[in-house]
Amino acid sequence: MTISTPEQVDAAVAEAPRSGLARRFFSNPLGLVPSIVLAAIAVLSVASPWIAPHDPSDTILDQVNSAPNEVFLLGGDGSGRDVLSRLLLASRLTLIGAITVAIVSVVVGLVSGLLAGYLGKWIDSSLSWVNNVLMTVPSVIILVALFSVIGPNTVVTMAIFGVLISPFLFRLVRTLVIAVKNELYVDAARVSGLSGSRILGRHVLYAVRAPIIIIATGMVGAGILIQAGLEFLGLGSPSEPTWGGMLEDAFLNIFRSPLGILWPGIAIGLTAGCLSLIANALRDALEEPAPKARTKSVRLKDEALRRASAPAGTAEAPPEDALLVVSNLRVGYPQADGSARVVVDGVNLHVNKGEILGLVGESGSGKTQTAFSILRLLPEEAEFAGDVTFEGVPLLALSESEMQKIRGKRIAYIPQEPMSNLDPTFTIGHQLTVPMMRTLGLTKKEATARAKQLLERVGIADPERTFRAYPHEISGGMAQRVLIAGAVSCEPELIVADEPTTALDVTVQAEILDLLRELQKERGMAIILVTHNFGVVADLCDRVAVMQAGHIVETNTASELFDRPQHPYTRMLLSSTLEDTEPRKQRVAALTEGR
Ligand SMILES: Nc1ncnc2c1ncn2[C@@H]1O[C@H](COP(=O)(O)OP(=O)(O)OP(=O)(O)O)[C@@H](O)[C@H]1O
Repeated sequence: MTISTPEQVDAAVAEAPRSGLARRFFSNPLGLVPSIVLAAIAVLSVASPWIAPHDPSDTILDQVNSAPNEVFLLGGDGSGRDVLSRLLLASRLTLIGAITVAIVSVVVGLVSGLLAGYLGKWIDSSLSWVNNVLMTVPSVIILVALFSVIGPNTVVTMAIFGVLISPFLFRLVRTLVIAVKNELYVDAARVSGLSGSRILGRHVLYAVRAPIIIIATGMVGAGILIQAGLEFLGLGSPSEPTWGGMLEDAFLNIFRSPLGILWPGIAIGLTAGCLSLIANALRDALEEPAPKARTKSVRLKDEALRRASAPAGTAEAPPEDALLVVSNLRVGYPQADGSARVVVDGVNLHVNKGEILGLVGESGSGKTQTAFSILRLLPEEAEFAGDVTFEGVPLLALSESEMQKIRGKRIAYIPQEPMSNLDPTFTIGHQLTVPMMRTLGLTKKEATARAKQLLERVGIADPERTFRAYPHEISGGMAQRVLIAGAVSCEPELIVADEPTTALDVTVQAEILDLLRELQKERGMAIILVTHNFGVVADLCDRVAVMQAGHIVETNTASELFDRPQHPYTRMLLSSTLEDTEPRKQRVAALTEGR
């Protein structure tokens, strides 16, 4: 079957199995094997009253410190009781203690951390103070001291231990929540009228769940070890068998029955070790990037993307000396539910040397994905097919290191959000000079001089001060000028500018567009200008490609496109742009009249 449309791609991959957290976790042997072992221990502990071969309290005098034999399969302890039966029964108390530690520490640490991080102010100060005090308390000594008050009560002892170790979770949750609560999507939830508890539960808790699960699993392991340690010190229940108590008994008889210490040791080590491995596997599964089903990706790449659909719209044949030729480009994303989504579907375009090509279309039409394919900056999970040829070099076939030699030097990029594309920890000067030193082999002195010249050229009033400034010390318009200076610094032949003026106010937008036009003329560079704004196209572009739903529906010279738009979608976009913005309308009218 030839797969050529997004629907067929969906159908082709629909049978692929789900790729979720559980699948990632259990596909890791270090998650699967300890889970099976732990599940077996849990089943044995629940079933222990029925499967234990002997009463754990029955003593047989000739089995005192006996080696494994047909009556007592793992031998007898110092009082002549069956080690196997006691081991099985003891697992119940151990698991009850472990579950108690997990519940108490998670509830106390999680709730207090969420409240302190999210509500802040005096709640944060008071909860932080309490947790700081708890962290200074030596938990084992407290538990030993409390033994005289509460006696050998595993549940109460482990609940107190849960409270004593909850500050580890509190600190983690508080820090994570403080980071997450300032995210824009949390603000959006707030302004949409969601209650604080709903935002905490749905947005904040969800975002911080991974480290919480991992730490909680580790705490259960710590609980088992502490419980065994206390029992080993004689602070366990004398009426019930415990692993720590068995360890103590075996230790007292180590010279008479050296093997005795092995069984409770294995039980404690195995359970704590399994929990530790599960925590690691959980971390790996939770931190793995967006779900990616391997079989599905191969299918998508080989069958669907390679057999791209016939391009829609008017694709003109590229001239032989075109700088960049994009042929039949397709980009798709495997979805978690097994389907696949093709977001760029058979795109054909070319850019001539020294030409400005506008790539226009409404939001989500695939402009950025097309631009990122040219730069090979698509996310890891993206699948792509087709050809992108830059001066005869097939970019999609290059290795990442080969691409690095082209990116920045021969094809530069100007992003949409200038501020978030500058690293706040380095000065502007550092961020401009380092790429020039690397790419052009300049010395620091040469790169510094060149950076200052470029800052002056892009219209920055005080290049010396800006060179030394950090990104937060300059305005958005200046930051975009800095990024333009960086983009042209290595004399690229092509610049991909992704909505370079969207984040700026109207007057700055016009200045930046003027600057781009001047630099392009001065240096003879080609530009792919990604925009949804026909006014910007009218201001700058020689030719325009119009994108709709992943397809190029029309490509034409700017004047032809404004005079005689062919495709209904272009006409619709054009009319809405001209109606929307009067100044742009005048500019476009002036431009088209002049042609
Ligand atoms: N990492 C991703 N995984 C899945 N889908 C994605 C991913 N990145 C982008 N898309 C989808 O690809 C489609 C095209 O996105 P693209 O960013 O290219 O649109 P655009 O035309 O540049 O829009 P805008 O003008 O809003 O930036 C969108 O529907 C988007 O949801």
